[in-house]
Amino acid sequence: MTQPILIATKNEGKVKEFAHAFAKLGRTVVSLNEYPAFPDIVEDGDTFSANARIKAKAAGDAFQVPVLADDSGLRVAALGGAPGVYSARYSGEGATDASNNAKLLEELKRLNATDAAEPLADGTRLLSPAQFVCVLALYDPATGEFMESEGTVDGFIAERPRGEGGFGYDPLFWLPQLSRSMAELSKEEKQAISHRGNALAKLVEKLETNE
Ligand SMILES: O=P(O)(O)OP(=O)(O)OP(=O)(O)OC[C@H]1O[C@@H](n2cnc3c(O)ncnc32)[C@H](O)[C@@H]1O
Ligand SMILES: [Mg+2]
Repeated sequence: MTQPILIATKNEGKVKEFAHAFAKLGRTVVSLNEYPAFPDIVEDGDTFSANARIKAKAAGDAFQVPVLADDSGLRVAALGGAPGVYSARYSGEGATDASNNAKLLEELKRLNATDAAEPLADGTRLLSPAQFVCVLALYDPATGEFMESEGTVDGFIAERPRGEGGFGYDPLFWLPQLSRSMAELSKEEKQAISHRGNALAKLVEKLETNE
């Protein structure tokens, strides 16, 4: 039987998305949540790429198996690209998805940010263009080599949350092309358009062409 793919994450939202994506390729995944004794990885890189590599290498060197890691975040135009690589700890120590979303709306309201785009049908205003970014790093401890890919998706930050799906900033991320928030998409729909889905498709293609 093929081994599960080890993903160097503690984020259950990511784990569910990877489990869904890899199931279609006939593979299962396992995350660091199955290894509670494994120490927290310090993500002190300046870029998504650096942090993805730090996570993949920490777990790969410890477990001596190839490891996939995901570093991702939200770039908001009206905030000069923040929170970017700091997306997970935007609202400080002990940040949660809820506190990060609250902080994002607070900051945009403090700046009186508003976008020229048409409000939604229910009157909800769009506050700023934004982009989700995901960098995937696959590390093989046997060779010390990394394979990397990046995916993005463009949208807007809406002034109030919508939808129950996804995780993180998804309820505030409006997709004008679908007229829905990221949290209103099924796993399948999110994978088809998301930063993570795009990055994964690129990585799989690279692996297949053995680049
Ligand atoms: O480092 P790991 O253990 O993988 O888990 P994490 O949640 O800390 O993940 P990151 O360091 O990559 O930080 C990503 C941040 O961006 C948010 N984020 C990433 N992908 C997202 C997505 O698909 N939808 C909504 N928010 C997302 C997420 O909620 C975090 O706040
Ligand atoms: Mg993290």
